[in-house]
Amino acid sequence: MSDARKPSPSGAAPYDALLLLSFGGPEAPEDVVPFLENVTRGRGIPKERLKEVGKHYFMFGGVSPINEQNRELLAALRKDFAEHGLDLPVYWGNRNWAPYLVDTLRELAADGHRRIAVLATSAYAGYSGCRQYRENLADALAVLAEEGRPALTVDKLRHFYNHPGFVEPMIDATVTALAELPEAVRPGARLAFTTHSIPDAMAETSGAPDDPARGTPGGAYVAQHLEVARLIAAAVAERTGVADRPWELVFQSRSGAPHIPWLEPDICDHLEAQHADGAPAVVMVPIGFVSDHMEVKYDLDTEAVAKAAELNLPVARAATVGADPRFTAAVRELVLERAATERGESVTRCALGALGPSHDVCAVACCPNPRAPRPAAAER
Ligand SMILES: CC1=C(CCC(=O)O)c2cc3nc(cc4[nH]c(cc5[nH]c(cc1n2)c(C)c5CCC(=O)O)c(CCC(=O)O)c4C)C(CCC(=O)O)=C3C
Ligand SMILES: [Fe+2]
Repeated sequence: MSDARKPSPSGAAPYDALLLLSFGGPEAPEDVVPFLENVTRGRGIPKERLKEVGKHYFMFGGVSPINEQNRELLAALRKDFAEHGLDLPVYWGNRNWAPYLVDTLRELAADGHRRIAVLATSAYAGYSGCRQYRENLADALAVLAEEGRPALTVDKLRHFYNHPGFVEPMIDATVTALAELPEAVRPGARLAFTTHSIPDAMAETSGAPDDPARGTPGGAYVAQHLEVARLIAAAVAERTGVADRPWELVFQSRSGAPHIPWLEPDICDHLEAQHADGAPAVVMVPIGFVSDHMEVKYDLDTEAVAKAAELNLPVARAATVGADPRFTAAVRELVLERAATERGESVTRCALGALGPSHDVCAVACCPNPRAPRPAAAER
């Protein structure tokens, strides 16, 4: 156990552990309904939509790939840390399914850890991808306090959307996906960068209060995705020698009531429009997700691929980052960077593009809860 006041030789002080915090998903048919209830409690998702989403999970035997992918990431992080002399235990907890966040925090406390760095498996700003994770941390910490357990401090690592360890594997993946297309359509193939649709209102308020994109259509959520899309498109242009390949940011997995505006266009509508516009092929690049979980396996690989087949439009899908060694190295760098910052040392904060590295600590007014304000951890 490390002493929080004494810089550890590994450079992780003041941190005692890293918590990998993810969404969670069902692992058996009988998990599906309770999982969906956990996710949608108090969120006004239409019953019809829930039935539909349940079907997606049942199509895959009631098993979401997300937990297995997190187990792989966990193993890869432990290996990376060990290989680089970073003596920091890595734990894993989920917001919506076992291993539940609250159980992992109990375990961290029981193991004697007190100050925890948190990596959320969500790269961008926004209520769903940031504050909601921090609200769930606050809820779980409150349970521990009620149980009279030792107090933990949790520090969420900054958004990593523009970190080279996140972007570079996606550049390779896009080039690889292009190569999967028939040669004749490759040079004219267009790129569709996809991410989770969210309500327009949630997008607009996403980001820090002083973020220049905040309050503009799409807010920081869209601005950050556009930045990643631009970075990938530019690198792919260089790698393939096709300078003017059209690309667009599009959305998927919409779940709200039809009368509430969510970010558009939807990937399937986009494929139709591209087909009508004479596009010879489309590569779908799921920049909004860190692994090939259900949103990728169903909404892209099943639904969008079926739409493309109906249109006779060749498509390929780029892999997500998953446990790529460049990503695990980025996580290590983010931990070390934040640890040094917390010790008052100056650090280099790696980021590609023009937006710069994201803030370490979210403001109380960051990415507000669209329903009602609730306590959230890791903010000031
Ligand atoms: C921005 C964003 C991310 C990316 C950031 C991140 O990764 O966190 C994300 C990830 C994920 N979303 C997931 C699953 C679901 N999301 C839902 C519903 C919603 N998502 C939203 C947003 C996001 N979601 C929103 C605004 C809603 C509406 C309800 C609400 O306001 O909360 C629903 C309800 C049913 C439905 O889809 O309608 C489910 C089942 C899974 C697990 C997949 C698996 O099992 O493999 C993952 C990784
Ligand atoms: Fe979601």
